[in-house]
Amino acid sequence: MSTTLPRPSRPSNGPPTVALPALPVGKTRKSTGGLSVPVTRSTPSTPKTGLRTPSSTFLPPATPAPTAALPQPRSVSGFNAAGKTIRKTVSINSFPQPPRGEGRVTSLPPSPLSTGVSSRKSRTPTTPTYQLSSTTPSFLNGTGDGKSIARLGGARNSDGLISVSSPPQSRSSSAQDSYSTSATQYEDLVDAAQLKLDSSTKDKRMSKVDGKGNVIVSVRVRPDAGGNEHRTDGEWMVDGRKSLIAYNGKEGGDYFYDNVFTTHDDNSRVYDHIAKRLVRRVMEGYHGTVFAYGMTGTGKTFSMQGTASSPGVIPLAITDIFSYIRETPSREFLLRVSYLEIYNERIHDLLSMPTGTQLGVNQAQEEIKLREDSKRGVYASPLKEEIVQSPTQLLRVIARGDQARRTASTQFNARSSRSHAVVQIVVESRERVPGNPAGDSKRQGLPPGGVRVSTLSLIDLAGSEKAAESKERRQEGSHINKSLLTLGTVIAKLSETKDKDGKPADKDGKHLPYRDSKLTRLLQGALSGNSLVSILCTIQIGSAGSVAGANTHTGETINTLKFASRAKNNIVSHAKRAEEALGAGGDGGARVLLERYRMEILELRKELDSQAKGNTKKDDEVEKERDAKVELAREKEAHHRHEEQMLEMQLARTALKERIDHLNRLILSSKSTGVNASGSYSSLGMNPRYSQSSMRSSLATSNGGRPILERTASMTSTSSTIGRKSSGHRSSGGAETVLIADDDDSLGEFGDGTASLASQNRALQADLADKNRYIQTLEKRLLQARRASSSRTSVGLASGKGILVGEDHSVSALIKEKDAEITELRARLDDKDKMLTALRSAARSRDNADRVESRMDLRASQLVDSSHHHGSGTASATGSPTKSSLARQVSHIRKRTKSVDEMNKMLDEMIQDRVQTGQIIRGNRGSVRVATDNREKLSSSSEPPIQLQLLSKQRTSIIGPDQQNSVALEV
Ligand SMILES: Nc1ncnc2c1ncn2[C@@H]1O[C@H](COP(=O)(O)OP(=O)(O)OP(=O)(O)O)[C@@H](O)[C@H]1O
Repeated sequence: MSTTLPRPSRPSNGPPTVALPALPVGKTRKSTGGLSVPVTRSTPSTPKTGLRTPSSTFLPPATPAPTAALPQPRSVSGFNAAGKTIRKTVSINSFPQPPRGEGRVTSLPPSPLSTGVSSRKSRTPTTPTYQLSSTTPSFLNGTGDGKSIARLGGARNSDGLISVSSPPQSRSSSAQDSYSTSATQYEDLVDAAQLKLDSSTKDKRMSKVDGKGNVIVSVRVRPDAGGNEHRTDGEWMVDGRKSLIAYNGKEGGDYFYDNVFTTHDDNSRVYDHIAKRLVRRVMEGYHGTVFAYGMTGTGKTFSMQGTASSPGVIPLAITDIFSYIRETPSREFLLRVSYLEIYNERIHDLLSMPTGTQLGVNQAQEEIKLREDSKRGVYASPLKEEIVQSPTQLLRVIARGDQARRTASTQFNARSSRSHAVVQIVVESRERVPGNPAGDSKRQGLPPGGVRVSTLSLIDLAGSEKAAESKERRQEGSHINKSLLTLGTVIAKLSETKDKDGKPADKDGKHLPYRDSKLTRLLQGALSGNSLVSILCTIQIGSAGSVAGANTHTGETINTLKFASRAKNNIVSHAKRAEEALGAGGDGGARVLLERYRMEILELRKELDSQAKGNTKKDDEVEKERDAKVELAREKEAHHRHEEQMLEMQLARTALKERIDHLNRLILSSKSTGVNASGSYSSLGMNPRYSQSSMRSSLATSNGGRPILERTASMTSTSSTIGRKSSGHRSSGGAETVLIADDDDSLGEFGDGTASLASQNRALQADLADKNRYIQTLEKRLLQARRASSSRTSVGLASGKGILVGEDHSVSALIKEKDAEITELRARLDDKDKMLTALRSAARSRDNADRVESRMDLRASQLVDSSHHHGSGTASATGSPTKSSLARQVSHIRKRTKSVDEMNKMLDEMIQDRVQTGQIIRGNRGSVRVATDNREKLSSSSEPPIQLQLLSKQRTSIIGPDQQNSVALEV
């Protein structure tokens, strides 16, 4: 047997896809028991002259032209006269494609499967004389949803599912140009006039259906290998149009079938007439069985599988299955396929076996048993089922099974199938309408209605064989023959009789021997009426080159024809559309994958949704967490910035506070110095008043207010800048007393000169140290501020948020301000240093002057005392030249002191002038410094700074210019 898998190909104007027409019921010929007795042949035309043919021109040419008289040539694909599409060409290669609705495609690309179909179709007659058969209803228009109509006007139901009842046996008796098989004729028996039949009429009619229309029996004649088919012994006549095979010899007679295919009919035509509509019905929910029966080598496998150039029933059925799916968008389908063989009465799973298994090599495989289920009927288990999604995939699966099938060479077939092979395609389908509001919770989201499960069984039986050479062949043959015999027996005994249990029984009420063979057991459902059945019997009418061969063939052929007749007459099908299964149980349960998968999909979707929700929640949480982190970081950064700002402010405040404290301390010191009776001195330059007195007060110490200088009455004027050492002797002049009283506010005017200077020195040094500390503090804080600023700037840069320009400006402004302040302080310090130096120098000069003065006083007093001591007469008499000279000296000194006061006054005035002219600046702390503008001028000019001038003048005024050198020397 050839296992070549035909390439998927379909004619461009392939078989019609309209509803399967009603299968023809048995002809009106009589059946004589189990044997189909040929009807009386009225016109055996050419008896005993070889194969009889209706006429020499009876057999149609290979590609006959369409008859012009045909009103609706079947070769015309596309739209019929009524404008309805009637045919659609399908190619395996075209799968999968989106559904195209009900319309028929007329311009599909040519397919390799199209070979010969065109010619075949063109010669299909559509004799308009066919009428609706009211007596031979068919299942396909009875229990199905087809409409029982006859072709009167050529109209066709728009849904394409119209089928008509089986034609009467008295269909066109004209042999001329009559090449139609019964099925072919029905295809065109679609008549709008019959649409008048209302459904009730149809139902009544269909209630009488005997179910025979659900069984199609066809006979195919294989061409003789020797090419001498036309010159057989003349006992045979094959009339394809009449579906007649007439044998003129012994046990001769006319055999009518639903279809008779001559040697010229190809596989496509055979498929169209024996299986096409059955396949469609299977897709609609009916069980269907097609099997090929016949002697070995007569073309069973050729018909079922075909070749690459001429695909057989199986590949064409697969094509149509997917075509139907494509054209039915309202339903969803699931296909699963199994492939088994019955070899020597054992069942083997061809999809579980390794490919290339040789005959006789037993593969270890779990024994497959036949089981029976109320819903599934008889089925093999365990059996591998593969889910297929495309025709190519399905063909591949079947090809794999073919490879595993046992074949061997026999007398009549070099590659003979030694087993019965059963391809089962299970079709699950369900409405695609979404939503199920009233459904139970478990089925929420599932479409309404259940899953429809139907099975298409495509069976290639092993060939019966009379003679076998080898023991192995004989053993195989005996099993094959036994099973075929049982099949024949069962079919022969089939009747509508039921036993007491309601099971099919023979006419005598006995059980049918289904269990006598695995084959009949497996076919039980189909044979007992649950399935649409199409039987293709293959014969070969030829001598095969030898008389013995011819005799063998004749005997086998007659046996086959008798088998076919029995099948036609006895098998009654009451096939019904499979119930739609819901939930668990039988076919409606675990085996209904569509339901199971849908449920699983729903479950998974729910899971996915919940996961997605969970993920969304998690995402939200993560996002919130991230936001919180970002916010926290921002807050931290802001906090950090705030802290820095606070620190800076704190620094600034601290600096200011210190400064304020310092100023306050100074002010208090100054005031306390001014009001303090103890006459304590403050440091220089802190008195806001820069008058002469302020100059004096600026000399106040800052050492805790401890009285450094004892204020005493002084002989010098109150305007003395620096408190000079009191002579320790109180002056006795009233004016001096006033002066002293007035000088309460003045600073140490008459304090101890030496102590005063030392105190001043200490005060100045303390002040200097104070300033230095202050400067250090400021510098430290400035450094800190700079660091903070730079770190913040770098943070700002690192975080990519830009440089904080505004803050930098403020910081730089602050820095500048601090710098300016430092500069100012330094300048002030410089001034003070200089003043200190000047004061020291002045102090030394004054000390010298004091010493000189005290010496002179001493001398003067000594002189006065001595003059008094020597007698007044002497002194007065002589006029005492010494006394008078001393008096002159004292008066001279006093004059000089007076002139110093005047100088001081002048100096004050001068300073005041300078302040007014802006040459010097009087600071807040009472200091005096040269204006910045003038500083350069001053430094560049030869004129000494004002303070130096002042001190220089003071010194000059105190000791006189002429004594400077000597004073300096004394120091
Ligand atoms: N109608 C036909 N046209 C052309 N060749 C055919 C036809 N029928 C059969 N053959 C050829 O005859 C040979 C035998 O056919 P096939 O193997 O199909 O017979 P079979 O009935 O399956 O035999 P077996 O029962 O032994 O398996 C094959 O080479 C096949 O190509």
